[in-house]
Amino acid sequence: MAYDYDTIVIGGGPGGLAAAYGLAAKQKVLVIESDLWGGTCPNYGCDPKKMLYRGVEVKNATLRMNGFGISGTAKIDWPSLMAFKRSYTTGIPAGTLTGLTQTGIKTLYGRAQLLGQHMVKVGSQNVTGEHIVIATGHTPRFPDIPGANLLKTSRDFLDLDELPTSIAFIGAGYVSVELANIAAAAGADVHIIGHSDRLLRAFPKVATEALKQLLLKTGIHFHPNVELTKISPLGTMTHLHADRFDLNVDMAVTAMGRIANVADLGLANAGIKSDLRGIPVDDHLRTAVANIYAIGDVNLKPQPKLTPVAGFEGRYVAQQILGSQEPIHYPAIPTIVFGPTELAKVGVALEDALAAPEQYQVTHNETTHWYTYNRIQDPDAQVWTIVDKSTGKLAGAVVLASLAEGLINTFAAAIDAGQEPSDLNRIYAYPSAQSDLQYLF
Ligand SMILES: Cc1cc2nc3c(=O)[nH]c(=O)nc-3n(C[C@H](O)[C@H](O)[C@H](O)COP(=O)(O)OP(=O)(O)OC[C@H]3O[C@@H](n4cnc5c(N)ncnc54)[C@H](O)[C@@H]3O)c2cc1C
Ligand SMILES: NC(=O)c1ccc[n+]([C@@H]2O[C@H](COP(=O)([O-])OP(=O)(O)OC[C@H]3O[C@@H](n4cnc5c(N)ncnc54)[C@H](O)[C@@H]3O)[C@@H](O)[C@H]2O)c1
Repeated sequence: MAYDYDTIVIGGGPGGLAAAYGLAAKQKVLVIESDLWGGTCPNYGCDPKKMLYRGVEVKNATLRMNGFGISGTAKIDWPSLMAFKRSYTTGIPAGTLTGLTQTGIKTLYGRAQLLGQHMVKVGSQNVTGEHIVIATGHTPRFPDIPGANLLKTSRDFLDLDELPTSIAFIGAGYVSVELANIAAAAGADVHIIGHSDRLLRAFPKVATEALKQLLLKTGIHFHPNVELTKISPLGTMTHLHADRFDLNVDMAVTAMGRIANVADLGLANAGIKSDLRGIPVDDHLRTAVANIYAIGDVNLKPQPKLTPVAGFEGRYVAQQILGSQEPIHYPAIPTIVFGPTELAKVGVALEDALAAPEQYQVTHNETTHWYTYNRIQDPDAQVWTIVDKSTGKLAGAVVLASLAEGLINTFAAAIDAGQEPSDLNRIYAYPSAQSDLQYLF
């Protein structure tokens, strides 16, 4: 049978784009997008978040250098910081579309729905493809309580013209910590409502407890063990209610995880079962139907749902479609949260390593004395390293410090290369946070 396209990619985010570009030289490819070309990360996720975070970095750096050559404080001007963010995000959709077109990749704008194993409907148009890649991502989860429709999302927060006087974030994970920290630094009265006493479950408790103290120092209120039961309007404000808990805020944001974008995708028409956690795939990222793949946030793989993971899976799936038979093998995946300081981890989980002392050697290093952390006056810097005793190789690391982003990437590369701690003692650009790694081992 002749198909309109060799491969149809549904979703123009980091996963779908990586798949499309990986195929473009050899195949006739179509990408379908129903919202902003480029997807979550560059439009209303990682990238705009970190543009706003730059304001926090500058403010914190100024504060820390008070008395060391810098006087006064830096103040965040929200509308102007937002204009800085928009100077980046405004061009993303058109730039993405131009890039696709110039590469010879066909595009369709509209909501895609599967009509069968090879057919996709977009508006009134039906298109066929030999292979289909589903890369539709995630969307914020809302609580199933009265008034949930009053809640805003991270996307709303990341495009606010004016900063509300008071904001509550419901949930205590990545989105909540990062956005609460930005809002507090910019001068809002900020509340984090957790349904347990833990922040950031994906990270080790010893580090998240330290981060919690830093968040509290910024003036953020943390309300643990609150299960909201009702949300209602109160004039221009939003009233949040739970058993023995009431709070009025100007804006309340749902940050209690994200669900797979599978509604209305017509998966059942193609014989694929799924739920809101994601689409099940095998170790070739194939769904239950051999010619249909699911990549990035929308699949049910246990790997963290992050932009570089979606891109890795997109590049991998392109190779599968072009004939490779290799099952997917993920490298070490570093993850990082940008809060009052940076918290990053990679490799074996610290808590698993501490629970298996016969297998792992865990070393905790207070690193405020490192040349770099003294130079930038970071009073909270610490690093944990995990070594596999049977091989002597580095197995994991946690960094709670400024500049963690560079260090965790270095640890990830060392783990991938099967290096021992002493291998980290090499020639780095000097002086830098990496050149301070010599003090670790
Ligand atoms: C606030 C926030 C901050 C984040 N920060 C980071 C970070 O710092 N680092 C990091 O690594 N990750 C971060 N992430 C996660 C990152 O954004 C995602 O992991 C990444 O975007 C996933 O890529 P994807 O291609 O799988 O999905 P997406 O980027 O979500 O792209 C999916 C696309 O599919 C489209 N789509 C959905 N359904 C259909 C349909 N039926 N038809 C056509 N198109 C459809 C959507 O409109 C969307 O454009 C953040 C996420 C959020 C929300
Ligand atoms: N820096 C980054 O890499 C980054 C930043 C933002 C988002 N992300 C990605 O986006 C995903 C989603 O982020 P997120 O913060 O929405 O999710 P998350 O999974 O990180 O955190 C969800 C939080 O909601 C809480 N929660 C769950 N059910 C709840 C309920 N009924 N009531 C109140 N709280 C409840 C959880 O306890 C948890 O604290 C992340 O897992 C990550 O993959 C990554």
